[in-house]
Amino acid sequence: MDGSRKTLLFNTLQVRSAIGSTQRRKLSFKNVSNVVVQLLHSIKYSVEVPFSNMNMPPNDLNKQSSMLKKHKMAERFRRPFQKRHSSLPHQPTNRVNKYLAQAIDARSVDREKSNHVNVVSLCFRNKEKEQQYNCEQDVGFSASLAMSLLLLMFLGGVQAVVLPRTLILLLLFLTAFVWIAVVLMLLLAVRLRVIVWDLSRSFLLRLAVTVFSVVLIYAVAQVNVFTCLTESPNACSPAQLPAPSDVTHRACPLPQYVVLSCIISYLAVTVFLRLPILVKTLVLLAMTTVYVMFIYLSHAPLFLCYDQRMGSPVPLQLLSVVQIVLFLLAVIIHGRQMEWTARLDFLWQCQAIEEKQDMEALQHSNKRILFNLLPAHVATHFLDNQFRNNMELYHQSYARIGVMFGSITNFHEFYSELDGNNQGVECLRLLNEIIADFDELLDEDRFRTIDKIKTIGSTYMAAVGLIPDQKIQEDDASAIYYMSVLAELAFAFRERLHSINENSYNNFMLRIGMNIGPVVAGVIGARKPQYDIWGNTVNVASRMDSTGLPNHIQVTEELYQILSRGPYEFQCRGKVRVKGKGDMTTYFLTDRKQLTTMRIDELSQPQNRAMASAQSSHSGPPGPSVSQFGGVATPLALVRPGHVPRLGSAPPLPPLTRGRSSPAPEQVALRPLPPLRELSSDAETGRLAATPPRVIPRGATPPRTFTPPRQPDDLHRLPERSVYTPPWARQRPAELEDVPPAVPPHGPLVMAAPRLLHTEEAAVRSHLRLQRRRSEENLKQPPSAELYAARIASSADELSSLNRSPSVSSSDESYSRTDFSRTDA
Ligand SMILES: Nc1ncnc2c1ncn2[C@@H]1O[C@H](COP(=O)(O)OP(=O)(O)OP(=O)(O)O)[C@@H](O)[C@H]1O
Repeated sequence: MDGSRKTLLFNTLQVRSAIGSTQRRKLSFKNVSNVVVQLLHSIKYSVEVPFSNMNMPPNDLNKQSSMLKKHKMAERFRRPFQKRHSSLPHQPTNRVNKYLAQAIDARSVDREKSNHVNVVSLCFRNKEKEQQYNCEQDVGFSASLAMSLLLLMFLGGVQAVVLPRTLILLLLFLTAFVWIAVVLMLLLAVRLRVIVWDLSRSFLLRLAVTVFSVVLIYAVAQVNVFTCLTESPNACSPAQLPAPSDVTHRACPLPQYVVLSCIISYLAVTVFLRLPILVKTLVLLAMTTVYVMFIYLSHAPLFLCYDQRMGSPVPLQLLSVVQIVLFLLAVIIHGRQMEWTARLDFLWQCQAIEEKQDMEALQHSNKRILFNLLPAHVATHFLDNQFRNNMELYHQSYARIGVMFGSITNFHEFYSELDGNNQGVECLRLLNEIIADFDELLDEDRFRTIDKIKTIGSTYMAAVGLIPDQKIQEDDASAIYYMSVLAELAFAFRERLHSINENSYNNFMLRIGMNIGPVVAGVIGARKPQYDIWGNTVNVASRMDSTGLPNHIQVTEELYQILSRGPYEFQCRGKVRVKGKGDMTTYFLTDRKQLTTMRIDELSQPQNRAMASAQSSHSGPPGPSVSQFGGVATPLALVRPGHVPRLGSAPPLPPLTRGRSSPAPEQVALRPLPPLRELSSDAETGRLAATPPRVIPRGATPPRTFTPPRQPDDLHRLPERSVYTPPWARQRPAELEDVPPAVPPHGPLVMAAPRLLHTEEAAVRSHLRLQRRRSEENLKQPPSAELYAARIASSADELSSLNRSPSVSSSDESYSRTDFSRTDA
């Protein structure tokens, strides 16, 4: 469908905007329905609530709010003097009526006719549209044929009773009857799905069948003109009326019946409503011409004789022609009217389809925006209730939620507003890349229970357990599962940022704080509404972040109690002074626990045992086991192996006992779990993966020297990620070109990766630096073991410096999240 058609059709449909704007807008079903919706809103809602204005275009929103303000002000002054009905013109019903009247007026048939069709032929000016119209199925074709069959039978009856009964009449009648009946039966067979070939689908076939049927009916109607016995003029006097016994079956004593038969055959043309008016006119003109020629040339004596007998003042010949011509005109006018109606219907149908598609596309994009703005269940709430109950503030209390704040502590060092980086835009671009990468992680199936809440500057806030059917239940298994998901997200963030650092030669550090507890969630604001969570749990989670250390994940004691029963390793940090809370004992979540290093009592926990037995029953070649999340078995899989979590049915965990003595002579087959620490060597990965499961007697201490490979899946994925390189040389660009100083700006990583410092490589990279953008290029090299080792060493250094650093919370911390120029590390 071409764009110009819509313009052509609705150019004329200009009416004033729904809320009194002087701007003229196109009037369409969509606009009218929008107006009605707005008016309904204005009746129902007196206060503004989130998403009550979802259907309005932004322009209208501004206009409406200014209109409302003016109206309220005016009302305030006028109210005492006004009567109740003085605001009649502003009543919604009147406005609706006004717009409906305008819509009806604007849809003037005449105007649209001249715009879209040729006035003579009634064909669409647009050839494509004409073709579309012709190809459209004629749903009334069978009915038209049935009507023509009825007319034929009526004609046959008249002929048989009044006019000459001849063999040729009988033959013609039978031919016409059989023909129409057969076509009708074919159409019926298509309806009954006996045959699939539908002749009414083809325009040309339909045309041929119609014309042939009309011709046959006309022949039946006119055959009498040929077969009538013409009398001699002498025998036409009134005195010499033939005796009834002398009248043969070929006599035509009343020529009016011939005229009436002709008129009935015209009716056969009118019943075919979708026959193009051009064809119709041609057929009718041909029929009239033939008929007039017969009357005047061939059978004139018949009419003259009748005139003489009856003594008619006006010759019947002339009268018949006038009647026939008048009827011809009536049929043509009727045909044109019918055709124009059908074509207009077709136009409106096209318009409706187009507008429906537009509306669906708009609705789809609105939904997409809404679902990006809000968690899915909240967006669904607003979509479901937008016209019913959205007066209420949306809020939801949760007994247990896991909250995570993750800050890039040194982003402020990176951020600078220079001409070289487009006044900081390039820095923001990189931050956007990082946040987008974190968002991308949330798309993974294993993190589907986590909701992003927002970002505050370079801080990422997320929570687990907000989705109604995936809430954290009272039981420990549920809490362990969901908090493990959050912990895995923290690790994933860390790995992502590490990868970004490698590719952009930065040294961003991530500091994460996590907590668990009750929160209240809700949506606030009438404009740009925001979903957020509030409560002490959130405050403490934020404090866990702000009082934490770069490259560390700090958790509260409560969360430690939960997660330490899962496959994670912790280190107690000690007392941390937290503003508003006093001294809090906090823990660093340092790593994933490996099965080889797990105690027997941990292994005997139901979820871990299931994991172990699943591993031992693994009959294929030893290799990385595939978890329910589609990747290599992770501690998450270990927490809840084998099935999608239905938390109510989770097996209860044994009480939290950290004792090491449970010496049952049970043997557990183990496969080493991938820890957070990585090895980059594929060869080593393969070798270790090929190590058969070892059987360790219960109670024995597993060897700790063995370092299993990191998730090979992730290792292979990392290099495929896009490369992050600031497009300008941020620090000492000249030095980066030099041989020894071609050093990324982070100390430990540089020291651990001397092979990056070659001249050619540095030159190539400094060249690439000007070009690379997200997704433009993949890094083909896996991260080197040295880099990881350096990172771990750096973490260890930070950890050892822990006791030296005063950990006092500051309220300045929260400001530094949005003000990159401030230092918060
Ligand atoms: N919904 C939230 N979104 C983002 N940050 C939050 C949210 N709720 C609390 N915080 C953060 O948690 C921190 C602790 O909040 P709390 O109310 O305990 O102290 P505060 O005195 O208001 O904070 P500050 O002294 O840092 O301004 C604050 O820095 C605050 O920014």
